[in-house]
Amino acid sequence: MTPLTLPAPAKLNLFLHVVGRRPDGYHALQTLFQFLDFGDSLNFTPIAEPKVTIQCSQTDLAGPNNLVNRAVALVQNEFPKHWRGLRIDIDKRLPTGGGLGGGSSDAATTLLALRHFWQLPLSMTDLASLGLQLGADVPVFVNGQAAFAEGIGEQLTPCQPQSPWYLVIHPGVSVSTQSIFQHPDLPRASALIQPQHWTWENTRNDCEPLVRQLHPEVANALDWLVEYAPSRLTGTGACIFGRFDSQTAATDTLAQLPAPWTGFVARGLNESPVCSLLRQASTVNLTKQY
Ligand SMILES: C[C@](O)(CO)[C@H](O)COP(=O)(O)OP(=O)(O)OC[C@H]1O[C@@H](n2ccc(N)nc2=O)[C@H](O)[C@@H]1O
Ligand SMILES: Nc1ncnc2c1ncn2[C@@H]1O[C@H](COP(=O)(O)OP(=O)(O)OP(=O)(O)O)[C@@H](O)[C@H]1O
Repeated sequence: MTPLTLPAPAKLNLFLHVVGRRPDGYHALQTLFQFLDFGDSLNFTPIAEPKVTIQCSQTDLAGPNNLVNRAVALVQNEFPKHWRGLRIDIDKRLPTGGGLGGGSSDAATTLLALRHFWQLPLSMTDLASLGLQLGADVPVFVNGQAAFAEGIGEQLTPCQPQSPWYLVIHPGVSVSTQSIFQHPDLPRASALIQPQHWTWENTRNDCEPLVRQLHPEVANALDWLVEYAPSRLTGTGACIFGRFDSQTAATDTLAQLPAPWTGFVARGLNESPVCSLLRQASTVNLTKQY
């Protein structure tokens, strides 16, 4: 098989409601996932030696704890006779602890690529379940469709939200998802909503008040961005996003971004580019094989 370079797109949580807490400590959520046409990039090259080597452009993420390494180990363990020599190069662009799901997306792109290269006898549903072992955000990236999510984020109902332009700002701090979900002040009792009834106005990110309080830089960035566009925290932060009607409006606002914040402009996508690229590349039709 020929080498493949595949994207690992970012996600936004267009809203995030915490509706309960399970006995195992995980939180029951209602959230709306949409992808961005911006993210990390992974190159997969088949090699003759029977080993998998993984390089990461961000050296502090290299090693066995990288979710890409963990995805490979999981598959090697589940399918000891299927795996073959492979080199994986990860080009990180997404900030760590940014709420953009970078690590989860890298893991999902890896699972999809391993299924392709090693011809794993796994349906997409099985692959998403395998991904859930790596993190609550992995299944939506494996599934590859914008979705209303429930459970801990793995019960997915595909949907087609509008695809505006977004300005995503990184306020320069990293937020640990675990620290937010473990915090006593996180509200955990939002009322359930019907997916079809969601609007920007009747939803919010329940983590936002707490993240504002713990990370004043996030609060400052939100107060700045809301002057230009409807704005919100994604995931547990630290990134925030504003919705714009045009690329120009988003880019013009980015040009005024105060230092030291950084940002990028991206379009909302309702289909992950990984899935369409793999469909093109593959002799295996990923959606119809099973
Ligand atoms: C905040 C979101 O990004 C929203 O999409 C996700 O819920 C987080 O997904 P993730 O980073 O893949 O999360 P995991 O790696 O599974 O878990 C990270 C930490 O968040 C907590 N966690 C995660 C998801 C969830 N529904 N409830 C939780 O309480 C877990 O207990 C864990 O301590
Ligand atoms: N390939 C990877 N890219 C980024 N982080 C990774 C990766 N592998 C493991 N991690 C670890 O995962 C943690 C958070 O990763 P990530 O950047 O995906 O968080 P996030 O963007 O806040 O995601 P989420 O929205 O899912 O909470 C960090 O502690 C990081 O060390």
